[in-house]
Amino acid sequence: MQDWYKLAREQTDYILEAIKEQSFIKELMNGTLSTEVFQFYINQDAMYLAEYKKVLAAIGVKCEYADDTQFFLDSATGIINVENALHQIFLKDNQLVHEPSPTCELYTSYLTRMVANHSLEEALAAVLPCFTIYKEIGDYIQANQTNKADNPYQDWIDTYGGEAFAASVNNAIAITNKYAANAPVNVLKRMESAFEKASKLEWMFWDSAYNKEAWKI
Ligand SMILES: Cc1ncc(CO)c(N)n1
Repeated sequence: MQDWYKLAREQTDYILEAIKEQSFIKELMNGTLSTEVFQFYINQDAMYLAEYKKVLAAIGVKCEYADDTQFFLDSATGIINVENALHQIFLKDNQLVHEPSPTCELYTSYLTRMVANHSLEEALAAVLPCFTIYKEIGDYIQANQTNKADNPYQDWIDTYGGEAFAASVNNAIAITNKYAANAPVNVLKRMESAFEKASKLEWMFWDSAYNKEAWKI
């Protein structure tokens, strides 16, 4: 499989299209998303990223090539900087909650399970949508918005639509493709499922933020 990502991207196009239709994304783009919803999102995302960076570090440790290990460890530490910057802009300490929502818990637990109990190939496929979907949505918003000068969420948009993130996303795709190139068919199938599952979880994460998802009990 030479360009595994191309296939995975095509198979999950319906999810990306659905994300573009989400109220969260539409209102983020036109700047009307309520501060309360965005704060809920950033707060949950802080808890998500705290686990996600550990997942990236664990993947880095499992990689065979030094450059790939370096990339994932750099990405893990890079997240700490992004977190601090975005949270300083958007999150006030006194508004922090410390309990992950059901969807946040589901997503971080899923990724942690993939890296702990499954093959490196599957774990790579499971984390890839975190890179590619944010990149696509960042680019999509930048290309379609008409309010760059006065969108209150522009810093967030530019974090994921920017050049630095693009380089990182391309690297993550290239590494995943490299492992896929040597993987047998059964592993490729598992990778496709993991990529699709994680893509759905990205949709769910924005949906859960928009609805300020709570535990049922
Ligand atoms: C839920 C989620 N997925 C991906 C990213 C991008 O790193 C993020 N900040 N949050």
